[in-house]
Amino acid sequence: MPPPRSITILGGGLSGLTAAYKLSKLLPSSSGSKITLIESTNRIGGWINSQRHEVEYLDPDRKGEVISGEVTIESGPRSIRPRGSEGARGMLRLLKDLDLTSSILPILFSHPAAKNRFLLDPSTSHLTALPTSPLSLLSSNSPLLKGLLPSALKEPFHPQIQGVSDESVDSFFSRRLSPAIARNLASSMVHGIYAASSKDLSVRSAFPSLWDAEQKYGSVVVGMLSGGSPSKKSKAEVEREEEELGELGRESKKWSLYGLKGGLSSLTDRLYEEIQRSGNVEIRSNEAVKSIKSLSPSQTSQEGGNGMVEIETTQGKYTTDHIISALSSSTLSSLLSDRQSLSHLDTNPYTSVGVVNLVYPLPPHQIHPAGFGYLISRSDPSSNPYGVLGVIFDSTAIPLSTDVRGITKLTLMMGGPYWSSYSPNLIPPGSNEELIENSINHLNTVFPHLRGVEPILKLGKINWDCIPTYTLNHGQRLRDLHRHIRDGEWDGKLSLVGNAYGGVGLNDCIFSSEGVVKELMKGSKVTGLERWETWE
Ligand SMILES: C=Cc1c2[nH]c(c1C)Cc1[nH]c(c(CCC(=O)O)c1C)Cc1[nH]c(c(C)c1CCC(=O)O)Cc1[nH]c(c(C)c1C=C)C2
Repeated sequence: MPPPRSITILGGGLSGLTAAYKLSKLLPSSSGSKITLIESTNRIGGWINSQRHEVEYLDPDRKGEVISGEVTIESGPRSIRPRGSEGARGMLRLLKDLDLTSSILPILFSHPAAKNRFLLDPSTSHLTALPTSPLSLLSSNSPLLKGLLPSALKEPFHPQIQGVSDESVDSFFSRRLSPAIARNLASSMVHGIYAASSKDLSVRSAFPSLWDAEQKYGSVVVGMLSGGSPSKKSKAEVEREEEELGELGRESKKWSLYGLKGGLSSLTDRLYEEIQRSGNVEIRSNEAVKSIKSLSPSQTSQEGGNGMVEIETTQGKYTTDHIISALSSSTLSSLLSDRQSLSHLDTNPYTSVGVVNLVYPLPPHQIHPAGFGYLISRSDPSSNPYGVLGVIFDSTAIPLSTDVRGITKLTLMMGGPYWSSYSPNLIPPGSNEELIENSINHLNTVFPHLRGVEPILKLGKINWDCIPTYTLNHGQRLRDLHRHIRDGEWDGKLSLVGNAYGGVGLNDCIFSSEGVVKELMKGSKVTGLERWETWE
């Protein structure tokens, strides 16, 4: 079968842009195919949002000389991992393809940001370095890590779970290690990735390698020592991909993380430029989709095929052969009529994160220890009254040479489960000013020497409903959703990409968009959820 003649992508974030870019390369204008990207806002990039701001301050070391320059601020994701997920190599290939290799800012394993990650005990404001090796665990006397080493040594001897299809992250860690480790370590790890409660999150969907290790080896520790989950790709495929990456692939093995010069918007901006340059993608921004409807072949004038899709937007009605939805699953669900609704799109809740960026007129070493930043495990309002999830030491984590010298950039993240599932619930601040004030109060408690130092830049916003929480049996629901789209009224005319399904990381988003485009080019019916087809 040939690819669909017209494809419409909903959503102009990283996933939608990647799908449009890949299609624009594979379906040139001469092919007679039509590609459309619809974005409801007037900005392209979705949650990725890097902005440059002018700052100035008086340098106390130079008799009050005015120092001025720019800083790059991120209100969403800011770094990428070169490994650990199926899309990690795909992301590097995309950067190479977009000629962005020279913009990569690697953070080597030897860098303090890679070595030092902290946990904050909010009741004492004490920072504990997370262990980087079993040896460093031996020397740690932090109450937050108490019992970790003995629990890890005993873990292989705990019985394997039987007859259960899924479990929360909290329950998994409590059972395999200890309730204290589940509370202190697992909850903070979940805050830093999903901004959610570890009691709500499915371990099988969010951390499949942990679940698989227990299933395969009867132990997480043994599984990890055996090298983790084997890659689903064949050896030949891995070798071909590595060859394609060449020097970049070899170099990236030394990196713990990487950022991009100018921030991560360099990636979404370049994707946008390339799509525009291709001339075969119609970009309709500032146009909100109101509904989408599957039309059967008898409802269209088309001969043969599986019908079309009608899209109603704020600008009018169109028909298209195929839709790629890069929207959140709840937004997509709201576009469907009752008769054509798809099961499970609404099941997972989304979490909202308050993000505050502060710039202080002091160098990092005068404010915080060298490192990536800290996370805070689930804690009571008495010690963590604003529901802070963690703080990133941006100037050290991803140092940007374009930032003005002598300053420290910090990002505070708050809310998430504190605003939705923890009891007692905290109420999100009513204004960005209050969000900023709360963040400054928090920092003044952890770093008392900051009291009386006025930030030279203060930005705050709430990213409403930005990360989905994969609740128990997410995989089973995706299997059912896949079958429903493929065999039901939608008849395979809808593909799902983005962070709602197969992982919330940037690499996961690239991976899902690339996979869908590849299959569409072969003329296959693709829902984007094929991986879950055989889920048990
Ligand atoms: C808006 C806030 C976000 C929080 N998590 C994410 C966002 C966008 C998504 C996310 N964060 C991390 C991962 C895993 C790595 C990956 O696949 O890319 C994902 C999917 C890890 C992470 N968390 C923070 C940073 C700076 C990173 C990247 C570096 C790393 O992998 O170690 C900080 C952080 N993110 C959130 C909070 C509350 C937080 C606290 C300091 C929520």
